[in-house]
Amino acid sequence: MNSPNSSDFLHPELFLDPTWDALFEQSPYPKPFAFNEDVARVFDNMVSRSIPLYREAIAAAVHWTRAYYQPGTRIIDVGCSTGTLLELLGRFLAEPAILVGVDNAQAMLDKAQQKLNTLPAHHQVELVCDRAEAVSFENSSVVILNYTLQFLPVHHRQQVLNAIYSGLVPGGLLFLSEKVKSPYPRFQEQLTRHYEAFKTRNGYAQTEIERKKEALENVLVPLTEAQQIAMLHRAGFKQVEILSKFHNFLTLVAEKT
Ligand SMILES: C[S@@+](CC[C@H](N)C(=O)[O-])C[C@H]1O[C@@H](n2cnc3c(N)ncnc32)[C@H](O)[C@@H]1O
Ligand SMILES: O=C(O)C(=O)C[C@]1(C(=O)O)C=C[C@@H](O)C=C1
Repeated sequence: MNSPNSSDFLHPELFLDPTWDALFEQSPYPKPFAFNEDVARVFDNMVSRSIPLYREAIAAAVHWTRAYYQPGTRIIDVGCSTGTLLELLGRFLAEPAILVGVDNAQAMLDKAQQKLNTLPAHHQVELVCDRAEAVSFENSSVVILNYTLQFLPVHHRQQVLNAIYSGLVPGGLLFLSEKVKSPYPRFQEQLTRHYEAFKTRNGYAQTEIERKKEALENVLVPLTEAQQIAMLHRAGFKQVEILSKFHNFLTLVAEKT
């Protein structure tokens, strides 16, 4: 494991396209929600206004990747979207690395490609347009799965976690962020209200919030934190640590010991 130095604790600026997300202001609005060209165009603004602690989660993923990366292995970002994390990793990883971004939406990968063109040449970057369910994680020391498992059919998720565990080298790390739900209805109601107030503060009108909620129904299916952790244990991860949970968004790490 690499030892930390002072630059580990810097708070880096993310490379985010500022194009404003007004997708759900319009009628007809996109339903069901899909990662198409319209979403890709505004995705950076959408994600950073819609996920609490988004910037902190990305910065934390860089910190943990630097600590767990083993030279000669791969770093895989599953559901890499527009490449924001890979770009930051490329800037902050001193050693040459193989950075693999997987996403099944070509529109997202096209945006990622533009962002990653600015990276130092010593890294090898591969963008793979495929489903997480079809990917091999062999010879990886870090796999990042940020806000992506939640979009897979529930019955596919265990198999993907199993494949990640099996592909990680010993000492490897899974960095996972997910939207989760409370098993207790009153808590879930309050979490949702508090989350929607967060979106309001970030400039979304109530109609936009309601329309997106409708579009995401049966597309983004959250599990509970306990279900999520049970799946990790079933996959083989014995050590799991929660890094943050705010409103209904969870970030954790799991190590293959
Ligand atoms: C909310 S975004 C992820 C955000 C990104 N990780 C970040 O931190 O900026 C979810 C991404 O997962 C991708 N996705 C959804 N289902 C997928 C699947 N089955 N396989 C691969 N990618 C998938 C979508 O195209 C989308 O880009
Ligand atoms: O749950 C919501 O209402 C969201 O907007 C969350 C969420 C996500 O977690 O991925 C949904 C779609 C977009 O990718 C950005 C944010």
